[in-house]
Amino acid sequence: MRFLTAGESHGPQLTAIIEGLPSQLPLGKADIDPWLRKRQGGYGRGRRMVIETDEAQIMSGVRAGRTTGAPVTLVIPNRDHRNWTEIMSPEPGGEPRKKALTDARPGHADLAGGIKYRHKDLRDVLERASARETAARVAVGSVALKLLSELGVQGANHVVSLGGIEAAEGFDWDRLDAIEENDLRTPDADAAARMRERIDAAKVAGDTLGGILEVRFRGLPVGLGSFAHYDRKLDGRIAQVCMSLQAMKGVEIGRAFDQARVPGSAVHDAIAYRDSTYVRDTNRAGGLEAGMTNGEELIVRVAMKPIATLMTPLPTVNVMTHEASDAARERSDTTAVPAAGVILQTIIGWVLADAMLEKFGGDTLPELQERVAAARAYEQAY
Ligand SMILES: Cc1cc2nc3c(=O)[nH]c(=O)nc-3n(C[C@H](O)[C@H](O)[C@H](O)COP(=O)(O)O)c2cc1C
Ligand SMILES: C=C(O[C@@H]1CC(C(=O)O)=C[C@@H](OP(=O)(O)O)[C@H]1O)C(=O)O
Repeated sequence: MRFLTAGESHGPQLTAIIEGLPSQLPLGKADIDPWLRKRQGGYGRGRRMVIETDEAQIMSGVRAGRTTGAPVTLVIPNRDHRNWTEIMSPEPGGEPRKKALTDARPGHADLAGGIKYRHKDLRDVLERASARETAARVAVGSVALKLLSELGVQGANHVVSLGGIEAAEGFDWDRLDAIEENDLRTPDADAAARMRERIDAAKVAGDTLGGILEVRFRGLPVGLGSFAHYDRKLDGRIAQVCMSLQAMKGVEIGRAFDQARVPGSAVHDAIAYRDSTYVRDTNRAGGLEAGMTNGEELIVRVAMKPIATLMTPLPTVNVMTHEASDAARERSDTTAVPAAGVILQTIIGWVLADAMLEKFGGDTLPELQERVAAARAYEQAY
């Protein structure tokens, strides 16, 4: 499978085309829109999320509630575009345009992107670098999650740390509701309250916050990905999509950074054979060994940097005058850590769905389901 997205933050719409989905996958807006809504949520987001009510229009590849095997096109309109029609117009003229950005913001694409593509109005960089693009990736990823659910795979995401406040350990698949009910996406209500206070304080100070997200998947068959070649290794492929998400600066499988500090005997998961099946009493590897799923739960943690646009701005340089100035202040989130978990789950879901199709193939969902069932039977008999 492959996909492309296009669209600017304040342009008319975001567009995604997915190619290679099997036919006969039940699919409708009800599988996509709840993920778009979740991505908009979370305490600490800015006013843009009040303007947008993201919804996907399915423009191709689905008929009567099922994929046909043709490319699936998804469109998400930008409601805010109506306030930006002249600023974003593709027609020439009107320069310098309103909202031109020339005070490069540290931590953004502005300066390197301006030099690379030879723009002096850094809005030409900002508009596509913006995490608005993630709405398209979430729409695509939600389709992947639907495919995974038809194959018996379930995912979850939660916030483990925000602004330096740690949530209590103890993820529980039976308590997913507690994550959804909470606008910090952590089941630890006490930590959520303290995170909220810290976000409020950061906002008052004109500052921003980052955090750490965890994404889990269970029900994955053994052997997705491969040890045989670098670009087939699933850990590498997962890390790539995580790192490609705006503001993500670190990825670990399991607790890699803690494990790097202790001996191997405290890290690797012993193998046993009980009740006619292979078992591990621990899952410190986070479900991946040598670039392949090993049948245990997949556990990925990702570090998100604090939002780069600061209302109390850092010093910068104006790219027109070369004079010292304050970084531009765009409308902005104080934190987007809870939203990032939603995005990470969907985009990791894409990698897993793609790996499923690669291993099992099939033009149709029923063929894929039969082959996954056969592989699970082989796992049991091995
Ligand atoms: C859901 C989400 C929302 C974001 N919102 C903002 C924002 O409002 N303001 C901002 O400066 N950065 C925001 N970012 C992060 C920037 O897009 C990102 O830091 C920037 O494009 C530079 O890329 P890099 O951090 O990956 O190097 C957001 C990121 C995500 C994932
Ligand atoms: C639009 C979204 O996030 C945006 C991501 C973003 C950035 O710099 O990445 C900056 C802000 O853009 P704006 O100035 O239009 O408010 C966020 O709101 C979104 O998540 O849908």
